Amino acid sequence: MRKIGIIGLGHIGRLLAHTLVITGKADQLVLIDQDDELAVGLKADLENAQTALMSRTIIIIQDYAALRNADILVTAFGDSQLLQEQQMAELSRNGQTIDQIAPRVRQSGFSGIVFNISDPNEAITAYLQQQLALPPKQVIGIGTTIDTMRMRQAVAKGAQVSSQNVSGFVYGQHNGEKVFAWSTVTVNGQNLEKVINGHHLDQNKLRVNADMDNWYTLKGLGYNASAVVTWTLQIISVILGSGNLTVPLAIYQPQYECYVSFPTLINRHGQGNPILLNLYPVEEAAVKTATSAIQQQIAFLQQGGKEND
Ligand SMILES: NC(=O)c1ccc[n+]([C@@H]2O[C@H](COP(=O)([O-])OP(=O)(O)OC[C@H]3O[C@@H](n4cnc5c(N)ncnc54)[C@H](O)[C@@H]3O)[C@@H](O)[C@H]2O)c1
Repeated sequence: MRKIGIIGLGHIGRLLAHTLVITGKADQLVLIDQDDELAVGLKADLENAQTALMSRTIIIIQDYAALRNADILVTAFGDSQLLQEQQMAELSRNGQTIDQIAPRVRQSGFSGIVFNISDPNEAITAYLQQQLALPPKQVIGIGTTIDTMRMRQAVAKGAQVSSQNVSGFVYGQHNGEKVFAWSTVTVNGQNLEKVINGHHLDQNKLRVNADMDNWYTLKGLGYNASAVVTWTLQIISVILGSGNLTVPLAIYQPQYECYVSFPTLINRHGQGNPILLNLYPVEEAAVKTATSAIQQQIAFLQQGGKEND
């Protein structure tokens, strides 16, 4: 039986629940939100949707105890409107949510894999791991996955190829100290110093173009969800299956003794080995800077996560 929990049923949580139901990826879904009416409404809507499906997903709501034998718990709580005010505005809020929910998740006996989407992603993933007292390999965050895919897309558009031909990673911090590791980026195996498909690609322009997609999405929709949910679905499929995948997730990286976004293998046990690539010294230094910023956020959460008046 494949059982998945989701805490936080906003834009991300409910699109993910819908997608899991219509793809038949879960036998049971445990849906939890601070808003009871939202959870009741979503359950009814998802059950109605199943009248058009051959697959069946049992929907359980507002029941932390039901997480006991779940394979995966996706955390997508927060208040994404705060992002419009200030990039790190959710830190304090989401830290306090962890203080509320972690004892209930622990009490359920949940021992599966936590996949965190809530922001600021690396610090919130680290704080979740500490408060849930699960092994770091079982608590991972989406990290710079979407930033990486936007970067690959910007490179692909510049080189007029499809993004599947581009590899490479954004490291560091999803919101904040993003590290575009150009040393890792290749198009069909060629690095960006070469003329690719007749195009000389300017890294500064690529970076701006990669960030523009996020800007357009937030300006037009007020939130972003489709890319996050689609990649979350991919990652869930890997965890429930027998393959593996390399993605830049928020993971505990022993080299930095901290959570940071870093390319890693994932498999059914959660995080596999980090992928250690030879970064340029300037990129290494930027990852260290990102790590310091994340460490400061974690320290803030550990001290109660409240702003001084
Ligand atoms: N890392 C990424 O790539 C990425 C992308 C998009 C969004 N996000 C983050 O994901 C999170 C969710 O985004 P969203 O757009 O769905 O937000 P949203 O504001 O639409 O929804 C958040 C939901 O969390 C619920 N919630 C808040 N506190 C709770 C608590 N204590 N217990 C249970 N439920 C609680 C709210 O009631 C709400 O339904 C946010 O932190 C957002 O910034 C991350």
